Amino acid sequence: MDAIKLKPVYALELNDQTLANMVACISRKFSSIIQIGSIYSNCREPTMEYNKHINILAETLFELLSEALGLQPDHLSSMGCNKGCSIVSHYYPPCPEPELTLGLRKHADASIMALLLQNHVTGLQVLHDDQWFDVHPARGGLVVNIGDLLQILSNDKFKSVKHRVTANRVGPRISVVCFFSGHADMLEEPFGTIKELISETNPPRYKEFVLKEYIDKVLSSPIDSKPAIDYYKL
Ligand SMILES: O=C(O)CCC(=O)C(=O)O
Ligand SMILES: [Fe+2]
Repeated sequence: MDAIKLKPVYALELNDQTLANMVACISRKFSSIIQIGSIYSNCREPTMEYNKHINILAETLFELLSEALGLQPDHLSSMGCNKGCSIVSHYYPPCPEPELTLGLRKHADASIMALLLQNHVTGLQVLHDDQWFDVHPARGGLVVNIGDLLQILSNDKFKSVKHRVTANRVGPRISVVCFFSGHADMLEEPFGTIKELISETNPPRYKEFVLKEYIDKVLSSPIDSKPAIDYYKL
């Protein structure tokens, strides 16, 4: 498998200043959803430009993920998985007593895939074998997170990863996450494991459901409640 070239994203020079511009408008909040139509003018252009490049990268990643599942390279994109990108930006201020709290609680992303950009402040951790590991920022690097919906599509071949963000004495920590939740046309359609992946020896591990129902569950569930994916496990 060829190495993925992140050059187009590098070309944007997403340095701390650009990142800071992107989130300047929400700096008084811990977390906010940027809606392209309503982004403040100081971060509208970098956000739109970033979104363009991230969509190109996502297409390549979905090709590689399709191939890894033994499918045609365009399988996931032709289903619409590379669509429905929403950008969420987080601003974690420095915290005087980080041992008493968290930046973001433990969770797995409910989406199909998330591409995460972080500034130079460490804080993101992933859970592996019951242990938390730091995901140290790499300049120009993005973190690719498999979401619960891709776990379902792949019948657990790909596993979503549990992660959290610690609070930090230094800061601010800034991250920009692009979540892919699929084309709007997928919302009313039955959703479940890709048929080609199901066989007698690999029966489905999830029941089919309507994606809109799942998303409503995700959006309306209180923090720390059962993750939406758990309702569909067989
Ligand atoms: O800020 C981060 O690095 C993680 C953000 C995150 O996990 C999320 O928005 O789902
Ligand atoms: Fe997340």
